Amino acid sequence: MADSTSFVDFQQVSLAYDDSGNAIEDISLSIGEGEFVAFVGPSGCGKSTFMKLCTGLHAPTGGSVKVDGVEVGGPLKICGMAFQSANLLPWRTTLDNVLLPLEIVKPYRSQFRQRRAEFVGWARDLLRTVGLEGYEDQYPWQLSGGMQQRASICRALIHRPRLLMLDEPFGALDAFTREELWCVLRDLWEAQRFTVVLVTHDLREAAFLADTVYVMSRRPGRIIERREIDLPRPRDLAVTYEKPFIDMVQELRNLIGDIRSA
Ligand SMILES: Nc1ncnc2c1ncn2[C@@H]1O[C@H](COP(=O)(O)OP(=O)(O)OP(=O)(O)O)[C@@H](O)[C@H]1O
Repeated sequence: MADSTSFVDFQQVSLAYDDSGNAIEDISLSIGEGEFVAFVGPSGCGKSTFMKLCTGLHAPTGGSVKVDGVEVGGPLKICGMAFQSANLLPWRTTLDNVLLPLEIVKPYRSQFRQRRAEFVGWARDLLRTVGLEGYEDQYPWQLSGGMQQRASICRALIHRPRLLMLDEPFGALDAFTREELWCVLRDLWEAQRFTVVLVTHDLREAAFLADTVYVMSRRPGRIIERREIDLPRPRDLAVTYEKPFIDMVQELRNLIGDIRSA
């Protein structure tokens, strides 16, 4: 379970990109260390904007964003990120793609040459955990979409971030691969208990993976519902065919339907 103290803390946060008004407005919430939260809402409601604020890629125009007790003032080093597109570098092998953050992020970058063998060990361990053992020397174009996304999750985790930001990471995958990767992510999170912020359009994904689901309104995005997912852990895919899960997803779907038609 999540730590009860606040790790990510938003107080009355707003962001206006330009003079067209607020993209998100008056967001106050608190995420505990080790908590898995998901954000859902209609397109354009500000889910990705929330992530940019959380990671320090954008500063709020109102309110305060703190991570680990400190006001966020620039890009955070304790973050790992993965997106809908795996964005692996085509000229690097899978292993070298996964190692990339260690070449860039402090404090690892200054130690990279010296500790390379150890870091390669970390990368191989992660790749094994997500089922990519044997593919370390393949190039991204030799991997399927699902395999590329597995590698991208390894790359997001290689520098042992405390906060993992996932922006629709499984959105481009077929349903079977997507569910397989839910389980990969679930197992990594169960083992390492980093804090996760997942943005998704898939309500089943949100309900299966998260401790807490936040539903956002249309622009300007506000939090209109906070839903705790009280299904016991560890969760197996079988849970997604049971009534409590189906009812919960239906409730979320109705909420978003109401927002869209409002
Ligand atoms: N760099 C930017 N400059 C100006 N406006 C922006 C910028 N990025 C996003 N917006 C606007 O802010 C609002 C929120 O966008 P955001 O990408 O956060 O929504 P989202 O919920 O992630 O959307 P989707 O579900 O479609 O991915 C949208 O109206 C969008 O047009």
